[in-house]
Amino acid sequence: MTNRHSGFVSFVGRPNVGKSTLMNAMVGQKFAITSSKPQTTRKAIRAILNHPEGQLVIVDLPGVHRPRTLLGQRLNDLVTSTLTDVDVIAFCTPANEKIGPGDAHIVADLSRFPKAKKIALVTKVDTVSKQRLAEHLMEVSGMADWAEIVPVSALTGDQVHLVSDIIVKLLPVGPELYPDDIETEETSEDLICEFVREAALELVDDELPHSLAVTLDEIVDGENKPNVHVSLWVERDSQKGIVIGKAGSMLRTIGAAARKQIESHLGYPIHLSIQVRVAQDWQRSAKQLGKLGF
Ligand SMILES: Nc1nc2c(ncn2[C@@H]2O[C@H](COP(=O)(O)OP(=O)(O)OP(=O)(O)O)[C@@H](O)[C@H]2O)c(=O)[nH]1
Repeated sequence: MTNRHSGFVSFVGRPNVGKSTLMNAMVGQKFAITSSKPQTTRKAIRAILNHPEGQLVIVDLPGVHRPRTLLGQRLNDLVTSTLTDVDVIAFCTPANEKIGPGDAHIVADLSRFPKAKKIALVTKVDTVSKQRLAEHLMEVSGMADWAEIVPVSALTGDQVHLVSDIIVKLLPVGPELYPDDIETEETSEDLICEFVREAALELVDDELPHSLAVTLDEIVDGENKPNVHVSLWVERDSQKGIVIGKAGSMLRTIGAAARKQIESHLGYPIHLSIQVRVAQDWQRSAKQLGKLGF
């Protein structure tokens, strides 16, 4: 019998490079919300991929950026503590963006995590010509001594399996870390909140995304379907009106989109009620961050 491998892998890179989309594509299910707005991911999400040659535990992390708030600082600390423990770090850069100082900084920082093997993934290859991709690959290969460099598109699925095949071989030899019928450590409660946040993120304008947080209040039995009550938090009174919209129109659209995702995850219909509430300047307040689960 061949040796089986198991261990932890994390994707790192600037915000919005496609880390969460790639994780979802690798496991074939949606455990991490994604959006066109940077800094969507706010916690380490674990998804488990059972591969013919072993088991990959994928830890999805927030994008690395210069922290401007206490929340930003906490997210960066979470990235550091997670990377200290993982077996493989996959550095991601999108093919359609120039490699910049932000990328160089992240790569230089990887030397702080000597335990992990490092690979580079060039994401979103569907967006560029072969010529441009070749140039990008050359540039990435000059940045560090990578164990592998793989171009991939999470959108078209191109090379997604190859990414898993390569990572599993780099993991230590050992037995499965999780029973093979578990797919994520995310609870349904976590996912409900994240689906509401994702729906809201897609609709609000530039400034607001960072101000949004969602908590689950309760799930109560209804006549024919459960009532799910969540709070959608903003930072200021003025933001409340934006999220609710004219005569509640925005909130209704958010609710409808979120309910669809939640029902598809749970496999049964629900009633969703969203209460918009203010937690004054929560990104900068230790007390408020605690209340919102950070
Ligand atoms: N064309 C194309 N777009 C992609 C691909 N992968 C991701 N995207 C898009 O890029 C955007 C960012 O994707 P995410 O997966 O949220 O990026 P992330 O790196 O996890 O972002 P943060 O959570 O902010 O760190 C989304 O709009 C995705 O739809 C891809 O392979 N091709």
